[in-house]
Amino acid sequence: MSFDDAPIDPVSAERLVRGGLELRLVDHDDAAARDAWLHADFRGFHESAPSPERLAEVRAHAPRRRITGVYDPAAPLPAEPVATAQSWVAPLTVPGGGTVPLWSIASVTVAPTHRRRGVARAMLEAELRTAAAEGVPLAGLTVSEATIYGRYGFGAATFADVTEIETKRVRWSGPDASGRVRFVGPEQLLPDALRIVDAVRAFQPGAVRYDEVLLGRAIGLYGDDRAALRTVRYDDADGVPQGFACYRLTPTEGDFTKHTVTVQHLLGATDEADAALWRFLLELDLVSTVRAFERPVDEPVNWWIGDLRAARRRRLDRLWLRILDVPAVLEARRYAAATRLVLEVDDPDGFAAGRFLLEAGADGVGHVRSLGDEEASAEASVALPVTELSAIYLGGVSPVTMARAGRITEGTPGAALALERAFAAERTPWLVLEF
Ligand SMILES: CC(=O)SCCNC(=O)CCNC(=O)[C@H](O)C(C)(C)COP(=O)(O)OP(=O)(O)OC[C@H]1O[C@@H](n2cnc3c(N)ncnc32)[C@H](O)[C@@H]1OP(=O)(O)O
Repeated sequence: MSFDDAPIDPVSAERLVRGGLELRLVDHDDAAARDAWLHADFRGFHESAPSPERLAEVRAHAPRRRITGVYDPAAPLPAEPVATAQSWVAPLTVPGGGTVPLWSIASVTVAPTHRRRGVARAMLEAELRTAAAEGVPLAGLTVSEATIYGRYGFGAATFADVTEIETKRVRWSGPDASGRVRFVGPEQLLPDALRIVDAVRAFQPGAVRYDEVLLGRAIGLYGDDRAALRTVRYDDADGVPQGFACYRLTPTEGDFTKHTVTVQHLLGATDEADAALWRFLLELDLVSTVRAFERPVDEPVNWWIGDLRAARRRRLDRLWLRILDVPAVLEARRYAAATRLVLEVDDPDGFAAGRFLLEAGADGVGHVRSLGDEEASAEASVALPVTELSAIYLGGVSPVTMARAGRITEGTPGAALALERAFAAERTPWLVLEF
């Protein structure tokens, strides 16, 4: 189903009109309107103005999205929006391997000339109301600053590490892979990379479907990275591609033996593929540091390098989620322990507010029933804002820690621990590829 043309939210449109501004959909096929929108988007993130060639390249390789802009008819450049956003719906893998449609939001910018007068709030609220009106139960985004989105009910649900390894200290102690690592061109890699990403997505909670255009950009098929990126593929003993890595090398001035490898992506459908690719990168000659971005927080590499302190990791929040429909998202995932719990959810914007009885059996299947205001329940209960429920939803944030932090209130002693046991995921959630 396509949501690209879902109508503009009338509440936000009306609020912006009162400030002399217009909220509009941008037609994907209107090149001039999209170029003007891209100019605003680039400026919003402090990037240089895109050249005509860059605009043509981005237009040619951009997935179809629901693009919105806020326009100021009184501005000297009225065709260029003063605020931008884009959204699309993609499946998010949840614990147990099922998926939930995710209203994914990106490119939220407001021009410095129009900031702090409620334009971003109007756009974000419009996105959430539109998603809910279209029946999409969950919204998600990655953030530029961790202070912006909590006020709209988003909570950080997945994390990733920037990992830096001193290669001169590494003594490989991981598995000896039975397959081969090979150099491949990005054109050759793309179909295999798509299969590998999909294979990982099937078992990895927190993964969001990544379309072909974005994956092509990620592996250097087009975009600025093309010349600098090296791409390798891991083929298992039967010759089946099971993983890939994309990296670039930077020399250290004055010492040719100390290049830094920056790993853009390293993704294996099997642990053996991950191990083989890590080993390949860590054993490159003339290299002293391997720095890898967006790594899963529970990957085994620390136990493959023979010296735990050769690796330094810095953790960052990645996917922020915002639940819009509590029963729909809770019933889509599986539970690690049988449970009967009442969740009292506070949501100032109304979408997710209510009291919900969650019952999960030993088979992991959950059933959710909304309780009436007066309906008594003898079950253990927790009270929590929608931000916290969204944060713990994938099992990557501890309800016990949230209770200790005062963000979740136990109605019954031990209820946070029961929630933690039920919400545990088979793997720590990981977004896999950032959007
Ligand atoms: C999913 C994504 O795309 S993430 C990318 C976000 N975009 C950027 O970082 C680009 C640079 N920044 C911007 O373009 C703008 O400053 C934005 C989009 C972050 C905010 O736009 P504005 O129109 O100024 O925000 P608006 O006036 O609607 O403020 C809404 C609320 O957010 C708060 N807020 C706005 N910007 C920030 C910020 N950078 N940090 C913390 N709080 C903020 C405001 O104080 C206000 O709070 P309140 O409603 O609780 O009083």
